[in-house]
Amino acid sequence: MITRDWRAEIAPIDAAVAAAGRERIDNLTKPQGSLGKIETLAVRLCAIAGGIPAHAYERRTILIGAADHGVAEDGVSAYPPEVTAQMVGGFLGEFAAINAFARAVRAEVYVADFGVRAKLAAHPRLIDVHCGYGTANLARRAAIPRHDLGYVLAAGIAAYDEAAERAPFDVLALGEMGIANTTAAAAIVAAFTGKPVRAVVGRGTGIDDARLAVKIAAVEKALARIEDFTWEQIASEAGGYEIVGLAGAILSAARARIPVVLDGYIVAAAALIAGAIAPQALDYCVAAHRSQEPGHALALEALGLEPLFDLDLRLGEASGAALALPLVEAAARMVREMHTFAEAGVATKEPDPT
Ligand SMILES: O=C(O)c1ccc[n+]([C@@H]2O[C@H](COP(=O)([O-])O)[C@@H](O)[C@H]2O)c1
Ligand SMILES: Cc1cc2nc[nH]c2cc1C
Repeated sequence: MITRDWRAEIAPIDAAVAAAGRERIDNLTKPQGSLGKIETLAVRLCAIAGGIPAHAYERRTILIGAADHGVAEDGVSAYPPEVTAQMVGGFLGEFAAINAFARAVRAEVYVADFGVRAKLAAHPRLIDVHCGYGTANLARRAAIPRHDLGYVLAAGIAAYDEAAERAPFDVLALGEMGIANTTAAAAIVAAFTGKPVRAVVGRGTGIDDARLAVKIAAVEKALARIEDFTWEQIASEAGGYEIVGLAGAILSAARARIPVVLDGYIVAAAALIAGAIAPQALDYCVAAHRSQEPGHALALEALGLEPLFDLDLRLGEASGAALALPLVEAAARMVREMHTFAEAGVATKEPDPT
């Protein structure tokens, strides 16, 4: 089913390189540890780059995976499914939140259609990797036939390649758009973490208690069909096209040794799939933020990733990942441009009195 051997193709990061990065950062002219998570991020960038990064990650691309979800028909979202295609129109028309944020952080925006229900007109910023007109309803049957998973993963690889060809980048931010996709993400997170369904199902776009009860029941039905807990069975039962597609994009970024900035809950579900395929792919991931969706913190814990910030976001569409891009630049500039105490001739810390 998996046509590539991702575990062989993705280089694990070198612990000695990470340690050398940490050593240099500890010797820069600032009290040790005073730049907190920016230091941890800089160590990760050094590990990914195989040394001090050669640039400041100024070529930035935001890739938004879009798709529809059959479970939307049960009323698990506060919005109707047409909004998926309409918001893709917004991203391409450049008037959505992500476009405003992308302008603020100087990033290119591309949208990958992995499985939107409506037919979308060609557009220079649209990448057509369409796998189907929305998934099947996960409350009733497998969202994606198992034999299609390799095809959907390959669509993610193709989307990555196409984005890289249209605008070469040093860092990739991933986001998504798909009405009802927090239901699919919740099923994936529950399956991978073993956490109770109620802990991973949140209010998504802002649902009331009645819709929340339907959403919990839908996730329970999908979970009840999962027996072997392989990524294939989890992804097939829960979907969606954009989640599996984004897992493919994460694997591609890791293979190319490009840092990949993850947005919110749904992208974390994609990362769980990528990590099940090749655990070392997660070394190339940076968690931008912790979303308001309660299961996101649990997913990040399972991924072993600490978010850079928490701004109470729950929009998706890569909004949080976009805001992390200047932090990636700042971390790279810190390690590239700051001098060490020895280079600067600044006195080092006083020894502690014993
Ligand atoms: O990124 C998040 O953590 C996040 C949390 C809640 C909602 N969303 C967005 O809202 C949509 C899914 O919400 P829902 O209620 O339709 O499942 C989808 O388009 C996501 O981009 C995103
Ligand atoms: C309006 C709207 C915009 C979005 N962007 C990402 N998910 C979204 C969901 C809705 C409903």
